[in-house]
Amino acid sequence: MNMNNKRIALLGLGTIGQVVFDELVASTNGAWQLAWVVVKHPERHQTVLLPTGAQLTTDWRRAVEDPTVDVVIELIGGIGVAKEAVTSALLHGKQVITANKDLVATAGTELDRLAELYGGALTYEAAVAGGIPIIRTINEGLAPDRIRQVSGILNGTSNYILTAIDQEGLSFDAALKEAQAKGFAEANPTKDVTGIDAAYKLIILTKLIFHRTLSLAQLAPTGIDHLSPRLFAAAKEWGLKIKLLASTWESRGQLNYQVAPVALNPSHPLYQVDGVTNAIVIDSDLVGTSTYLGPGAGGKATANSVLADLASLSRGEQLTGSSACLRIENGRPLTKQRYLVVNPTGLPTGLQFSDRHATSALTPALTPTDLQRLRATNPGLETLALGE
Ligand SMILES: NC(=O)C1=CN([C@@H]2O[C@H](COP(=O)(O)OP(=O)(O)OC[C@H]3O[C@@H](n4cnc5c(N)ncnc54)[C@H](OP(=O)(O)O)[C@@H]3O)[C@@H](O)[C@H]2O)C=CC1
Ligand SMILES: N[C@@H](CC=O)C(=O)O
Repeated sequence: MNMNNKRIALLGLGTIGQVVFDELVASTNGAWQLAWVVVKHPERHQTVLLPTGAQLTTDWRRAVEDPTVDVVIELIGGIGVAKEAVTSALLHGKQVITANKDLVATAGTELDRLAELYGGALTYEAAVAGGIPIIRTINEGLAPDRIRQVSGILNGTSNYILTAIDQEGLSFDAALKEAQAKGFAEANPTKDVTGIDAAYKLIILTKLIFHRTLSLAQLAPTGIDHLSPRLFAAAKEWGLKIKLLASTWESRGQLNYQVAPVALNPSHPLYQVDGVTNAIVIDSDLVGTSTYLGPGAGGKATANSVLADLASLSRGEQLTGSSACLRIENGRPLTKQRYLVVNPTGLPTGLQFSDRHATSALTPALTPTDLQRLRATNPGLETLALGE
């Protein structure tokens, strides 16, 4: 394989692929050469100016199986075609760069194995938190450390929607449309608003840090799509901000995990993280608490992560490996927690509230059983855990 002038097949010319294409074409360092661009609808790309020697096709096999291609950059998304193309590339010993969290979260282990077996590579900095170099940080910067907890805002679309509702009074649908127009949302935005996208990213981080592969079913994420305008209004009234948090943490040898919306107090470290910004807080033995913040979606920021992987491959760096491994048994989260509760018909009954407004209140710390009991006595009660 030629390490100095890599030939690239670029799969996808959408939000991310277009920026990667532009940067590759503008690049003058001579370290790579664009050989193929693969799209689904060539009629949408009639004005694209291909560099000398590059070809446009709808047939990913021609590009991926071209023996002169060294690197496949997969920016199609989803599992179907993307998985077939990445698998084929790895079986041909190619180096693969992807931004596809769905694929890495659900098939990362088998794809890593193929990379190892056939002498290729699989890198995916762009798959978690868009422009934040969090995978490098975990694999390299924190490699000697022992990470106990990772927690963050991992979906830019959800955070954009939550901020637009809170600060601009937009409806959920109008805010989602804006996020789609800006290129933040997935082709199927259901994954963004139901917590699946954040869960995929948490699965990737959990595997890197704790060497455990969680499934989507285990995580059972809760998204932001079911939150009512009444709940948003109550959160605002209490000075709280609703954020979709994804967390994995180790406690007494057990691994806990959760993807769910939480109402944050102003004192919470992620309270100020608004819009498409993502943030990840890591607690580790040597560094203590460190926070990583930046754009979690969008063409330019995410393309930078893709190109950073390409630069690393060109330098011949080995990008796999992860930080110190904990031996962990499965565990379930949650002991006692406070909640914001909103009742359509006045204050909920069955509890004494010292913090209360007309139809909403902040509970004292409740066990899951206490919460269940409160819900049973107050049909229609909406609850959201407090992040303090
Ligand atoms: N958007 C974002 O902010 C972020 C996205 N990602 C991930 O990056 C990846 C790409 O996302 P994004 O750029 O937004 O996606 P887009 O939907 O904007 O682009 C997808 C591209 O793939 C092409 N494509 C789709 N199906 C096929 C097919 N069967 N054969 C060939 N080409 C195909 C499309 O072709 P055509 O143009 O002809 O329709 C299009 O160019 C996804 O995995 C996404 O999750 C990661 C981080 C941030
Ligand atoms: N749809 C995703 C894109 C980046 O991963 C998001 O909104 O975070």
